[in-house]
Amino acid sequence: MPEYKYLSGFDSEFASTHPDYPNALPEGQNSPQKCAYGLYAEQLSGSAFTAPRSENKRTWLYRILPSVRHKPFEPDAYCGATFLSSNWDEVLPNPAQLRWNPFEIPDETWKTDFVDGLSTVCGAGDARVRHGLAIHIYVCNTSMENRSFYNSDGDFLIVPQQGALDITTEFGKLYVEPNEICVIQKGMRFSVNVNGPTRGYILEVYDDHFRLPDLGPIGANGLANPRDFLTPTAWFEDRDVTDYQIIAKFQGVLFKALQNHSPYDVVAWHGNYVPYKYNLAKFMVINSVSFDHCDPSIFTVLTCPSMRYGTAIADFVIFPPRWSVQENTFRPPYYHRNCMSEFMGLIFGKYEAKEGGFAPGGATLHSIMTPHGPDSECFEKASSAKLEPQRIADGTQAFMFESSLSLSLTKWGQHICNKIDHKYFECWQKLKNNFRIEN
Ligand SMILES: O=C(O)Cc1cc(O)ccc1O
Ligand SMILES: [Fe+2]
Repeated sequence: MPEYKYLSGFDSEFASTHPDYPNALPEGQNSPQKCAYGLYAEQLSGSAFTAPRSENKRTWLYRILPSVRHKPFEPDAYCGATFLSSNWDEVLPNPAQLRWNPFEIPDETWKTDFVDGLSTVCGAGDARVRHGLAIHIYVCNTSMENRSFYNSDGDFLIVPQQGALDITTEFGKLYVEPNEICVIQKGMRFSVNVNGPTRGYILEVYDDHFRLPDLGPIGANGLANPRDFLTPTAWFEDRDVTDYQIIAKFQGVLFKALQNHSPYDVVAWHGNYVPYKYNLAKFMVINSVSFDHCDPSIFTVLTCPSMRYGTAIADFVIFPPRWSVQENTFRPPYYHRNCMSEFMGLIFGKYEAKEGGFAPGGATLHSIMTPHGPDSECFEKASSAKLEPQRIADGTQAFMFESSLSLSLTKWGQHICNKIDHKYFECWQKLKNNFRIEN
């Protein structure tokens, strides 16, 4: 594992300078007439200039060449990621309970990098009006070579499931392993190196940036703590390359432009608009210590709020290892119908409500008002289990992207991936009518 240095904190004002160029960050101003070492100053804005201070996000980059020094975007779309989509009218709406078997990672003879291995499962909204989300799967087996990606449409929350991602960004390097996540926000250029078969999930939000949920009566500490979020430190290369590819996702479509210099040429930067990673094992779990099953919102790691008070475009929720101690309680998730969409993935282990059938690298989708809950085996077991303190989910990490939007499947999600488990409904069919007159 590479020993990268990180800065700790969430939503902080950071500054990082490559140690060999200690004067690269101007003092007391952002745009001197001449920057040290002949660098260019460039601002990357993550919010409107006029956004209130609490929401304002920007970073100043001090780089060897400004990002604008690239050749024109090619007029035709870049077609490497065949099944990346933002067209939510590809198939008929589908209210079914859906489960996908693990998504296929191409074998090594079909070299695929992170960009070409992006496929969209479902989503809603429109990046043009900056409202909505998309859920993608990435599968790859090859590093991105002389190629950098950025997204004009939204922020990527990346959940590795198999294989580590060694990510180079304009801000420095991030090494992200399964059970860690990272967020790469709008406009930030990055390249992904991998070692062997690699797979994971991406939640892309168009509306806003991710933030930590408020803690209310929990108090000042708990859930994901700000200091456990890690941001890279300045790293750069001064490397001329013929035909370095910049791939941009713009209005849901990929475009390619060439340039002759590596974009990872930032010697120093400062600001509060940064990529970051977080280790899910650091999540401080809160739960009921008396009775009943808490709603899964207590496990929210990050949230992207909507304009509707208290309602998320998307929450990123995990189901971490924990103690279960509730008395006189059916402890697994309850049966329910939700006014939100629930997309779930499994990083490793077994999800408590469905020990069979939901495999790591697969997924489920329970759409708005589509009933769901524990399978019949889980119900039988949990209704008669001895209620002693019990460890739940050791060696397991399931997660949920929960959204207030109604999600549409793509053709890939519904048909082409060929992973839908058409027998999913059977897991509830053995639930018995236990009704009786006497208790
Ligand atoms: O459906 C699911 O498995 C996710 C979920 C878990 C839980 O503990 C409570 C509600 C819920 O939607
Ligand atoms: Fe649910």
